[in-house]
Amino acid sequence: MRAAVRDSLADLPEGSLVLVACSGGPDSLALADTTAFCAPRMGLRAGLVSVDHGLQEGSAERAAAVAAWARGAGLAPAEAVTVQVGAGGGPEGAAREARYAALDAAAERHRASAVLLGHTRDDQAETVLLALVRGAGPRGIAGMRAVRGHYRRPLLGIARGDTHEACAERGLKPWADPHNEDPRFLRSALRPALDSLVAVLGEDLVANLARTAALVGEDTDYLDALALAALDECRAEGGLDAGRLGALPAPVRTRAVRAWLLESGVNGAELNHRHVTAVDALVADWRGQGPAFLPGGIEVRRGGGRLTATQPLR
Ligand SMILES: Nc1ncnc2c1ncn2[C@@H]1O[C@H](COP(=O)(O)OP(=O)(O)OP(=O)(O)O)[C@@H](O)[C@H]1O
Repeated sequence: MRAAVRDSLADLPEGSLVLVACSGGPDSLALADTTAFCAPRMGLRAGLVSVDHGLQEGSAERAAAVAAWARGAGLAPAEAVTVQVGAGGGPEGAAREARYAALDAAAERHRASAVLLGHTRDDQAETVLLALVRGAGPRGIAGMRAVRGHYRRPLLGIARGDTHEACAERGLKPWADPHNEDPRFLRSALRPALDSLVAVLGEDLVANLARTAALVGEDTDYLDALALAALDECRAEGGLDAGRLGALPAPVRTRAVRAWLLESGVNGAELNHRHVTAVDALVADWRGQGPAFLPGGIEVRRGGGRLTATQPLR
């Protein structure tokens, strides 16, 4: 695990601060402990943030206890942050949104160069299976990225069993999140199914699913880069040249459309396959149809050989 953490932080300039996002669960606790060991030996500073979502009994005390442990382990800053979880997007989604907003704010407040998350190889395998179950495209099957913006996932190649073992070896007492066992959450319901598959297909399954994610991730990153370059070639007065866009191969075209929609102000969390397909139909299946309706009241229409995005005044 130390090697994985060291590799993940190797490119950071000396003196940089990394913040571990720690729930107190076994994965992020093992990550925090390992980072507390590795960072100073690499000339880096390491801190910790534990987010209290205020949704479970005792969550404030737990976040405070994690921060107190971290101070004892030499992590600084080490703080518990309480967030207000909104109502939108389901309880899990709303908690995630509030958590990332708090982590972003903490990173900015402390001028941290990276925020470390404790996702493991098993989390990645579950993410890939969940993507397959919902019929996702390559971006979904690529799973979680080792690096995304200032977020890093040093344990993405590490088995969950290893983090539990590391905690036991170091005498750390991780918190067991009851949500992880709650079958109302799809991911939790999937865990026993993945265990059954491993029993039938062998231990390699988890590593293989994680490898699929990495391979698909490389391909999809490449296609995304091609699409961005193609998008620039398609720009026309106030919009996109529909003819040029239509001449692109579908995997590049739909990615270019998606990138353009994000650029045009559509919220990425709300943008789904159906929206992209509706806009793509204006290019690839043009029959004089009316506008495509996007989240946030944004409309995309085709006219005069161009695609334009409008946001009606409200
Ligand atoms: N309340 C929280 N405060 C700070 N970071 C969090 C919190 N909850 C989750 N995280 C971060 O997000 C990662 C993924 O969280 P999630 O709950 O999906 O995973 P998990 O497998 O239960 O991880 P863990 O064993 O660390 O709780 C965690 O490893 C941690 O880095």
